[in-house]
Amino acid sequence: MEDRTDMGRNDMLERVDGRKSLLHVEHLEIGRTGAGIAIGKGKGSDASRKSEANGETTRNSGHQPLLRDVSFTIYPGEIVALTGPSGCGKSLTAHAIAGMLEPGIGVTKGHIYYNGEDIVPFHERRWQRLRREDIALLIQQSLSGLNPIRTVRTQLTDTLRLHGRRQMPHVQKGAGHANAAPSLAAPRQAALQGPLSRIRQTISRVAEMAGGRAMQSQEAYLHALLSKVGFADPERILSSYPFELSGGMCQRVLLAAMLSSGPRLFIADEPTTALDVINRDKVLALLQQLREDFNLTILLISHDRQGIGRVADRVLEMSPEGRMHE
Ligand SMILES: Nc1ncnc2c1ncn2[C@@H]1O[C@H](COP(=O)(O)OP(=O)(O)OP(=O)(O)O)[C@@H](O)[C@H]1O
Repeated sequence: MEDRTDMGRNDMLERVDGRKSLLHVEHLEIGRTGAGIAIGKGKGSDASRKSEANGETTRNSGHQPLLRDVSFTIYPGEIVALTGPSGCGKSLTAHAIAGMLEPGIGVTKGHIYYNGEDIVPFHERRWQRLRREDIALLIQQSLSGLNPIRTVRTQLTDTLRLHGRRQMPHVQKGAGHANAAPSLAAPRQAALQGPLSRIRQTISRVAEMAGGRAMQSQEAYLHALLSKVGFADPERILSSYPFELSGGMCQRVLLAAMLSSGPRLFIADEPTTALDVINRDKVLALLQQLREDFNLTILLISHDRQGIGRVADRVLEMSPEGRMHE
């Protein structure tokens, strides 16, 4: 593996061959910050997080860091596997990249550059935007995120609405305007009644058709998405409830949900843990395919060395003390 430990920051962000990194983690340390600890500024505030990130102050509340000095770089289009013994800090690293560390746990030192920008000091709203548009994190507990009493169609449609990025236009709203004619004086209103109502009817019809088209294109998008994650009969899956599907199928529905927002960086934390060997192989092969289809960069966290050896371009190994250099 290439040793970049003594390269400067600029070298790390931009390789000699000119390829810019998508993600560059630099001397990351994560620790218990303690609930409510504030260093002269509000807890979690932009300023206090920035000062931590710059190494000016740390909010480590006297405990040993949970991981320290983790540095690695990922370039666009790569599948990079992150592995290491249980408890070394793989999941914490993934959560830190997605801005989803639990309260009381925080980045106490180091930087996370996404697309050249240090995202550690981001405030919650920017993190939300990043998660909506750029970084998707599939975690071990995600499967429980599928609602057992709602169909896959309803849940995927909700996800599309939430992410907004590929949301179909709200033409129904526009239809409302057709009925919101400005109020006119009574005689003129009577005189215009005929033409106005004809215009209203026409606009309503157009809006209805457009609404239908939006629905159709949303349906087409959901079908295409489910085909991409390997379902031969997307309609059956869309009409199913999660309890009618196998674990492997639910996993692929989740993948579809996460991909629907069009992320650039997809982090999958142990995506195959709960699966049997056949489904495990399917999911790994699928990740490779999705990289091509969706132009994804993938950080794959896994204990399954055999599996990651087959799909990853590079394997990063964390030490038991939570340290790592490439
Ligand atoms: N919310 C938390 N509060 C306190 N300690 C935590 C928290 N989350 C994780 N840790 C600790 O941080 C360390 C790293 O945990 P992490 O889950 O990142 O390990 P991991 O490498 O992903 O392990 P595994 O492979 O078993 O999932 C562990 O010692 C864990 O106990």
